[in-house]
Amino acid sequence: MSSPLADEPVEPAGDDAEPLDGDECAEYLDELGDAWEVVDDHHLEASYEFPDFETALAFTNDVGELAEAEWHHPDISLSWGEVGVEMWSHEVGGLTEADFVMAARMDRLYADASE
Ligand SMILES: C[C@H](O)[C@H](O)[C@H]1CNC2=NC(N)=NC(=O)C2=N1
Repeated sequence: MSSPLADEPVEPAGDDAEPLDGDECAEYLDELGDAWEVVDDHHLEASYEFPDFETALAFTNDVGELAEAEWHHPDISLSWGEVGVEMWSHEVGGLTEADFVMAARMDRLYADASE
């Protein structure tokens, strides 16, 4: 079951937005799957596992399409059987709600790919 957070819009933070603090990050993190962790209260990191390279590549492409559609982009690493993701709001210099919504959308993509 993916998080209702995935149904939220991915909204760019305002020009004067401040990054989320540790407590706010912890609250949002509770709504994400086990793949995710908050690092240094600055960015999200996840590792998704796959049976082979082909399925990992397909997920990578799905995440890329999501990022382009929402204009909010992760760093993605692709290996045999694994996709690593790092996510933060570059223009804010830390985490915003948009990052957690994107992470929840990736959890939903992963759940769909694992069916
Ligand atoms: C230049 C471009 O509009 C910016 O880089 C956009 C696009 N993608 C982005 N992705 C992320 N993760 N953070 C941003 O601040 C961001 N801003």
